[in-house]
Amino acid sequence: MASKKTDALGWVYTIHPNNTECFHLRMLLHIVKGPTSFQSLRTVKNVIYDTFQGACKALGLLDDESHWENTLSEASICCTPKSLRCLFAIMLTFCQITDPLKLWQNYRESMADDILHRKRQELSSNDISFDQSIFDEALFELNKEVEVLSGKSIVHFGFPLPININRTTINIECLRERSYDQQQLLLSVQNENQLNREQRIVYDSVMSSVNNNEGKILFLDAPGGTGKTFLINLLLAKVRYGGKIALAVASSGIAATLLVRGRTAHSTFKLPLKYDSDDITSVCNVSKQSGTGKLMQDCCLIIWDEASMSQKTSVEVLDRTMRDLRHNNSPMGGCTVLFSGDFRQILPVVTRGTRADEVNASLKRSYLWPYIKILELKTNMRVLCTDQDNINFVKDLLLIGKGEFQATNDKINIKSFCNSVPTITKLIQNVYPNIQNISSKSLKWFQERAILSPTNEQVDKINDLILSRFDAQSQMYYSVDTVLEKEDTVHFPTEFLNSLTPPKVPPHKLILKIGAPIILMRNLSPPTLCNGIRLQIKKLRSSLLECIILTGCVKLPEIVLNINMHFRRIVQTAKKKCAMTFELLPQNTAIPSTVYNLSNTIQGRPGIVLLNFIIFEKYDLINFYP
Ligand SMILES: Nc1ncnc2c1ncn2[C@@H]1O[C@H](COP(=O)(O)OP(=O)(O)OP(=O)(O)O)[C@@H](O)[C@H]1O
Repeated sequence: MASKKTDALGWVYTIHPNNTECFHLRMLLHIVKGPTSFQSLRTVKNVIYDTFQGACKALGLLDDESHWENTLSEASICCTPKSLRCLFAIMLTFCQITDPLKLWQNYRESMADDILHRKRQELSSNDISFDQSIFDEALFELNKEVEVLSGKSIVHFGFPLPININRTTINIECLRERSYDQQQLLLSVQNENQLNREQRIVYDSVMSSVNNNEGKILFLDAPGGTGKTFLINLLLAKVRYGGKIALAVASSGIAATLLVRGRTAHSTFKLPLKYDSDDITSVCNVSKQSGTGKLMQDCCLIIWDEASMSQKTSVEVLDRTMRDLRHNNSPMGGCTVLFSGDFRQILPVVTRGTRADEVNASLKRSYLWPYIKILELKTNMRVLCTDQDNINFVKDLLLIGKGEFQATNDKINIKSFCNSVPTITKLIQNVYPNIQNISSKSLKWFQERAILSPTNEQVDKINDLILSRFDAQSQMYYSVDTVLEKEDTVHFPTEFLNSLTPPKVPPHKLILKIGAPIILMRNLSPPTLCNGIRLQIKKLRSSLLECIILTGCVKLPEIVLNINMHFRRIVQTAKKKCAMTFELLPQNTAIPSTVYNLSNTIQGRPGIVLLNFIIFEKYDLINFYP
C-alpha cells in the first residue's frame, strides 16, 4: 500500500553480502529502471550476464581489480607511454591496488613503447624488440613519477629494483627545482620593467635580501587584484634565472596552481597534518639527508602565498625545521621568506572554533610576527583600465574588509553594488549565455566564468540545470560505496550509502558531458593535477576521462590529461553514528563551485548564489570574499 508521505510501495529487505546473488539482485533493483524480468536486470549494454553479481560488475558497482585492468586497457589505446606511466603512478599511489605487478606485466609494453621507439631511432634499426633493459628503463621512469607523487620508490609497491636504479641517487627534488626552461624564465624576467612603484619596492626588498643573504622575513599585505601573483611569479623567475632555488608554496592547492611550480605548503615541507594550537615542539617530517631536507637547506627564497589563511603553528613548524636543518638560529634559518595574503579575507579555519580562536590561530599571533616586515600593495591593477563601476565595486569590497562600509542596522545591502537576478535560471542565462552551442565556445569563454555557491546541494542543482541545457555525449559514473566493517552492511544498506552527500565528496552518481568544465577535488599530481583546478572534458570513456586544463598556472591546453574514473567512497561507522570518509576521489562537475575555491581563479563573469535564494551576479566581478 502506498505510504501517505512518500510514493514508496514497499520495503526492500536488507540482505547480508554473504547471500551473494540476493545481495546483488537487491543492488540492481535500486539502479535499473523499469526492469521487465530477472533477465532484463542481468542485461547490461545488450549483454546478458549469468549472474546478478556479473551484471553489477559490468555496471561498475563493485569494487574489484577489474577496474584497474579496464582503465589501463582503455588508456593504452589513447594515451602516450609517458602519460600512461603517469596514470599508473597515480593509481599506484592513491588506489591501493592489490596486484600492481600483474598490471605492470600486462601493460609494460604500452608503457615502454616510447623507449623502444627511441632505441630503434638511435640504432637505426627496426629489428630491436622489447627486452629486459627496455622494461627496466620504463620502470625507472615509472619510479621517478611515483617518487614525486608519494615520496616512496616503486619497491614499496612490490616492484623489483630496476637495474639502473642507481641513477635515482640524483636528488630528484633538487633537480626539479633547478631544471627550468631558461628561455621561459627570461621572458618572465622581462616583466620587471612593468612593475608599478609599490611592486618595485617589494621586488627590490626581496631581491636585496636574497642577493645579500639578509634572511629577511616579509609579509606582503595586498588585497585581491593588486598584482600579488604577478609580482610573486616575477620574483620566482628572477631567482630561478640566477640558478638559485626559490620555493613557491600556498596554503591551498588552488592558490598554489597560480604560482609557477607552486605546491601546497604541506606537501612541500611535509608539515604534520594535525597539531595542537599550542604545539611548540613539532617539526616537519624531513631528514637532513632527504631530498626535501636538502632542498630546504639550499633554497634562498620561500614564497608562501595566502599565508593569512594558514595556521600560525604550521609556519612555526617550518621555522623550527629550517633553523635545525640550516644550523642557523635566525628566524627561518636565515632564509628569505615572503609571506603574502590579506587578513581581510578568510582566516585559518578552526573546527568548531570561535572568531577569537581563528584570530589566535593566525600568523599575526605567532612569535614570528615581530620579526616580520610588512609591505603593502594598494593599487588594484585588475580594474585599472575598466569602467568606474568596477573601480567603485573594488572600493566597496575593501571597505567591507576593513569593516568601514556604511551599514544600516548592521546590515549591508548587497544589491547596492551588485546586479541582482530573481532566479537561478536567469543567473545561468547571464553567466553562461547561449550554452546550447557549447561546442562553439572557446577555452577563454569557460576560463572567465563560473557560478559560485556556498552549499553542495545548490552546486548539484545548478550543475544538473546547466548540463540539461546542452546536448553532448554523456556518461554516468557511479562511486563504489562500502562500509569499512563488513558486518555493518546490513545496518547501512548500499542505497543509503549512495544517498549520502558529505562535503568534499562527490555524489554517488556523477553525470558528465563532453565539453563540460569540471573541478578536480583531489591533489593527484601537483602542480598539473591539483585540488581545485578546472578541466574541460574532451572524451568520456567507461573508466577514463580525457581532459584539458582550463585554469591554473600550468596551462597546457594542448595536452590531454587522463583521469581514472573509478572512485570509492568508504564509510566508517562508529556505533550508531555514521561518518563518511573519503578514500579516492577524482572530480565533480564544476560549473558551480564553492565560493572560496574559485574566487581566486576567475577574472571574468562569475555569478554568485547566496543562501536563502538571494541570487545576484556581477559582470566583471573582481573578487568576492564572503
Ligand atoms: N605591473 C603590472 N603591469 C601589468 N599588469 C599587471 C601588473 N600587475 C598586475 N597586473 C595584472 O593585473 C591582474 C591582477 O593581478 P594578479 O592576479 O597578480 O593580482 P592578485 O593580487 O594576485 O589577485 P588575487 O589575489 O585576486 O589573485 C592580472 O591580470 C595581472 O597580469
